[in-house]
Amino acid sequence: MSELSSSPKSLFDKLWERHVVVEETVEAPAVLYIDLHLIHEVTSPQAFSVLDGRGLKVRRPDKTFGTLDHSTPTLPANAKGELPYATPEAKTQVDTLIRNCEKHGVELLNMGDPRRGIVHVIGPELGLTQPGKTIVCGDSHTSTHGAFGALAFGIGTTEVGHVLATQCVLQRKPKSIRVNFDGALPEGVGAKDMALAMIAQIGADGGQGCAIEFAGEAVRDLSMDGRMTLCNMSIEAGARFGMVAPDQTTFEWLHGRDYTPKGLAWNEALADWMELKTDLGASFDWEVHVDAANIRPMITFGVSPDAAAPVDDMAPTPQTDAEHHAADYMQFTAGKPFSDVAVNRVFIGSCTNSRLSDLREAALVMRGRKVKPGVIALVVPGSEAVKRAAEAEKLHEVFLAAGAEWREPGCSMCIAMNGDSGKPGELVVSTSNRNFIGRQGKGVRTVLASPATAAASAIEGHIADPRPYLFARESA
Ligand SMILES: CC(C)[C@H](C(=O)O)[C@@H](O)C(=O)O
Ligand code: SF4
Repeated sequence: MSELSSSPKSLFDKLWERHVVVEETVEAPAVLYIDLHLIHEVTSPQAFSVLDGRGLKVRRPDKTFGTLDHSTPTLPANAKGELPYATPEAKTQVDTLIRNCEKHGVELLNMGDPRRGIVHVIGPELGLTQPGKTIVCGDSHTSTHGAFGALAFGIGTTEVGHVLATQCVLQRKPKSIRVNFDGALPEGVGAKDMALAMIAQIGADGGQGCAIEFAGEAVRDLSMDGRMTLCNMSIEAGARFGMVAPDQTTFEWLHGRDYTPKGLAWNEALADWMELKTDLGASFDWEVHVDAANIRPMITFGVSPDAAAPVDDMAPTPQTDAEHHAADYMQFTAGKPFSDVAVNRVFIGSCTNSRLSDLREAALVMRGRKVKPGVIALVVPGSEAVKRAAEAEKLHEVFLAAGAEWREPGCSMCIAMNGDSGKPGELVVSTSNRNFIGRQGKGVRTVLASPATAAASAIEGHIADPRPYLFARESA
């Protein structure tokens, strides 16, 4: 194999080379073959219309997979079995994807399907996401799947059409960055804190359209859930791809899932996947080092994910016009501890932090405690499977006893397209990935945090450090 004989290559180089159908030239991008195309109701309707308008078929329905997540209600159906859609448009989006998938023979996780969930949760969960695959979706956080050593990236609606029609996409090879998390994470600090610390360090455009490989002791020590959280948030550093080389943690996690190879084919796949790592001496356009051993639980205080700081710090003094504007919007007073900031709502969910381990983390903090009166806390599992697993462990009882709401799976308040939103002026501590103005509702002030920090903030009614809760539980 050329991989063995030629110069050292990065994981990214290997993934890229395996999928190039036509090489990139000065005039034209490379043509990349796509192994898995995930679709959801928001970015697919227009692409299907173009396809239909030209009388084209979906080229590989067997490599295309749909789910419903963004516009779906998180409250259950009424007595007549009707789902409480927020708007007629939301229902139309859902109905359109159902129709398009039926027409083109694409498998869809419809409402009521026990496997349905957020696109970036169900792909891995079903084992559709695998090391070495090229995975695209008309969704920016497709980088999440890179946690498995896949080449996964978000594409636009036009490209969704291209992939439906040709199973290929045009791409220029981006520059590469290796982000090394040095040292082991301190107790009470997790993947979300790593992501926010990295983004604070390199900036919301520090990744500049690049492919990031995450490496180092703290990354190797992460669970698959943690790696997904990290790769998910590569996008918030401006990158398009985030990835972690697959290892034993990856293989064990994938083994036996619905769509992973079985028997002899599994062994063959494993042998191949083990090749998917960066060779010693491979070069990157940039190398970044993050001091993992000194990361503290993180929150954001501005309207861009790089405006992040340790939760036990105080609001910084704005310097630039943009920072002044952000500070005015967020109503954070410079020099005041973040723990002075009152919280109205808490959202635990999204493709960043809605997996079982995230819910366990939040439940660890909430168990036997009450959400501060007046605070609304929403816990939204990432998928039906996560919901079932959490209920099997009675985590929902912990949330309900604390006074939080336990909802049906979906994107929910991450983007508020389904009607789950905050009210103007409210401060929401959210485990999602974007704190953009108005994303969680008009005038809503979003503070990004880990599930533990969000849960602690729900209990205390102000931004709170989760460590006392976590340490108390661990030593109990
Ligand atoms: C709706 C969709 C296109 C969008 C995205 O691409 O990321 C959404 O998922 C988001 O998180 O903002
Ligand atoms: S959970 Fe949020 S970030 Fe993830 S796909 Fe849905 S809207 Fe996008």
